[in-house]
Amino acid sequence: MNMQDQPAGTPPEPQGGTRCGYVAIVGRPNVGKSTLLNHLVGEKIAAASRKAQTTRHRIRGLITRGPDQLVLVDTPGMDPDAPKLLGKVLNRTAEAALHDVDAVIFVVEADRWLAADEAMAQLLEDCGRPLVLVVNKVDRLKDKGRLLPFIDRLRRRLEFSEVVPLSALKGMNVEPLVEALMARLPPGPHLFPEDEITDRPQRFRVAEVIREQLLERLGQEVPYATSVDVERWEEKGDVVHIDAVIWVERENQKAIVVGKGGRMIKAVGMGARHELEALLERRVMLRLWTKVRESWQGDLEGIRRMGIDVDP
Ligand SMILES: Nc1nc2c(ncn2[C@@H]2O[C@H](COP(=O)(O)OP(=O)(O)OP(=O)(O)O)[C@@H](O)[C@H]2O)c(=O)[nH]1
Repeated sequence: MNMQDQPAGTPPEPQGGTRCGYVAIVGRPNVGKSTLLNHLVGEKIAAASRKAQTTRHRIRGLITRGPDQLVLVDTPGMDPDAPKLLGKVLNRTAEAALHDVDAVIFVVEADRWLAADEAMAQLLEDCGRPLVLVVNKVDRLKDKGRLLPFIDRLRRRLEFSEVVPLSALKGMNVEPLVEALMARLPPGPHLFPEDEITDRPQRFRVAEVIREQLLERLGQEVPYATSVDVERWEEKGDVVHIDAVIWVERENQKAIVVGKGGRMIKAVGMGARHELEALLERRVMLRLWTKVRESWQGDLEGIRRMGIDVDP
């Protein structure tokens, strides 16, 4: 059938009985969105760390099972008080991610409801999408009796099509979430080949591994002003040679990243290489540099140059 034969307003026919849909993962910083995405997809594709605001990209993870394909969209943490332009861009990206999806996973922490969760709830009130509530970190809950009253409270606040308490970190009760999401997929052709887990190039995943190492080792010392670019990727025999630049905003941050006698950057490099060899299933030669690019967080062009999605 060509376009002219198709009556206006007719939804597309399901193709070969397959189903496919987009699901956004939203929630305030640090609730465990990246950890959940990684667990769902089974490989590390988004930086997960103890620090807030580590996610800057709209990352898609894929789960394909037989006729069903779920396209997961990770969103940056919502931070209403983000002082700089980068924070605003992150919030806008999160809002934009709510449109054009078939369902939204709202991640909260068990028995912990902060002002930022409430801000997120307000945003979700009018999103008009089926909402699946994920109550994460149940492993941390000492008094399990508090879980049901907490869920009841949230049910009074928003309408959920499904509520799934789980632990993304321990992988507890994640399967019922996948099943609930799969059951809601609309008919349609698959958007990605079934053996793919993300549409982001491997270089991006490598940069995320390096950035995660940095965030883990540096604690609060270098705030989210760090960014990583993979500048060289060369495969020689069974070894991958990777050169990457760690961008910071100021000279004093560079000194912190390099560390005394280069100790910090060496430790970051070793930790990252270890993870990358597991990820790429090959030997990795990794060289890291630190460079200063001043105040890039304050300028939209700079943010785009760093490869971060900026919606027009
Ligand atoms: N105990 C426990 N910790 C968890 C669980 N899920 C995530 N965490 C931890 O919570 C912290 C934040 O996790 P992330 O996955 O980076 O959180 P996020 O929501 O993606 O954070 P942003 O990128 O800042 O929005 C990390 O230290 C995780 O290890 C869980 O189920 N149980």
